[in-house]
Amino acid sequence: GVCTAGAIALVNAAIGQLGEATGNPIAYATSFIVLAIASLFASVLARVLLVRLSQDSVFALQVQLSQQILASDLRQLECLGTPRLLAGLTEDVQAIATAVYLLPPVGISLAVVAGCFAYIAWLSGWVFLGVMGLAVVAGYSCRWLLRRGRGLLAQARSLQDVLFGQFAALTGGIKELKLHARGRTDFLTADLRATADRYRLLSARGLILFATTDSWGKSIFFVAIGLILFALPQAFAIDTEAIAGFVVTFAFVVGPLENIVNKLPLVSRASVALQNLEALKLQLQDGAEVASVTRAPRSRWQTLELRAAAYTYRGTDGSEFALGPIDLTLHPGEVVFIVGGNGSGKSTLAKLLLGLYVPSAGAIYFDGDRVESGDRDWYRQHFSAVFADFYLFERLLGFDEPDLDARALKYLQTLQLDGKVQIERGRLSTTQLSQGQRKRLALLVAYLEDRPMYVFDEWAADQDPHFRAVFYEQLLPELRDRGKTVIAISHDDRYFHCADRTIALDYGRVVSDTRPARSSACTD
Ligand SMILES: Nc1ncnc2c1ncn2[C@@H]1O[C@H](COP(=O)(O)OP(=O)(O)OP(=O)(O)O)[C@@H](O)[C@H]1O
Repeated sequence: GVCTAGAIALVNAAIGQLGEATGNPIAYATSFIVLAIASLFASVLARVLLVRLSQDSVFALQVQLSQQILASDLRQLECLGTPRLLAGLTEDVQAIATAVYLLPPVGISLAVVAGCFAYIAWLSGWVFLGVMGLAVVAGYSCRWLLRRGRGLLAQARSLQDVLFGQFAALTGGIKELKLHARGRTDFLTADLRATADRYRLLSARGLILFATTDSWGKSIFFVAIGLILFALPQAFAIDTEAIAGFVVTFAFVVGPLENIVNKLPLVSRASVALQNLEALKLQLQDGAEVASVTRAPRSRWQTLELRAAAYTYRGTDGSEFALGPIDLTLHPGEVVFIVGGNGSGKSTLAKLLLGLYVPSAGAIYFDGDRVESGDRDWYRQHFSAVFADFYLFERLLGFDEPDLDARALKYLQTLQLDGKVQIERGRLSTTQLSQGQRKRLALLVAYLEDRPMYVFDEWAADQDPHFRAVFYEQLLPELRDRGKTVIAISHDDRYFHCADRTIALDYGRVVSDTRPARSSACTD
């Protein structure tokens, strides 16, 4: 900016000296070259520094947000919902990235404008004051338009969360939509198109307001040039050189000003995105847990107790589901089945036991010690689980043993997957398998983790009769014999006799806790 203002001053002075005998064109030319080179270096340096800054901040934002999601309470994440989190991680971060990336040219333009204004002030304090007066008028009138535009962009952004949910329904429900032509049309018109249309409308209205601001700002600018060209010479005795200087400066400042104004919608969008991210971060912080495992998990334990532990889901529509209060003590080396009808609270109880949900009343005691919020992450490290909606990572995460592939191969053979999947340096050759096979792979990961307690949520539901029998009659007893505690949620009443203990739930309450005599079919 300083270099550019200097160049304009030099050009003005050089024009004034043209044809004069006392002029020194070589000195002007040399100064001009020096200024041009300095301007080139300054602008390259500024861009390099600002691009680095912008990319560093995007990187930091993505990593920080991911860490916060990982450290947040599961229930808080469930309530926020995947679409909101995904929209934050992609749309908001991208909007900020775009604006931050554009900041270098805007920064340079601002510096040029400041430099030009400084030059005007040097030429004439009065003209500078006049220009500032006009700038204040322009600023206030544009502010109103910008605020409205920003409000519309904020409304459009909140629709993006809804759109993300509908995109998820589109990809997740593609099979159903393909089968159902009327349903497909209904979904497309009443849901997706309607939301996308409303988003388009709000965005367009916001952007039109920004465009109006741009044109309005420019017309004020023309007023300024007109005043200087026509009114100023009438009011004050100003020489032609100074007027030429003002006009050249104004003409020069149009480009950078336009650059700043053109970027306003993007900056506004980024500011809306930033507000969204801040709100998301605050909500994540609300549910933040102490996510650090400072001590090694216990290899031996005696008791795990739920003492009057309860958990309540509260829906936004006022509905409620209450689990508990439940009193329960688990010991090492027992196979416990949790049974009950759909919606009786089995999975909720499992999440409570796993430390994924925090009891809303009562507490969990591990070897007599109450599990507090600071211990919860450590406590969870005692469990391996295969959830009903399990997720299979393509890599075995967190293992550093050199014999991992050999150990994994052994379990691949046990689970009859060795013909389908290879594991090389902890990476699965494929996860594109049948649902039952994928669940067996999830079980393999749990086996490799070799933790003291296992939780299986309807693991056998997707297995063929042969593997179902293998699971209940061979795999579970093997785990018990290795001293593991297995908590299996099951609807397979054919195999209830394989449990050491059966806990039945109904409407969130334990209705029975029995220890049936174990059948010989289930002992190895
Ligand atoms: N994410 C959730 N948000 C709000 N309420 C929930 C949520 N998950 C479950 N519930 C409520 O909790 C109740 C118990 O659900 P849970 O998943 O624990 O049942 P379940 O016994 O495992 O059922 P199923 O045999 O069908 O898997 C449900 O009836 C439902 O009302």
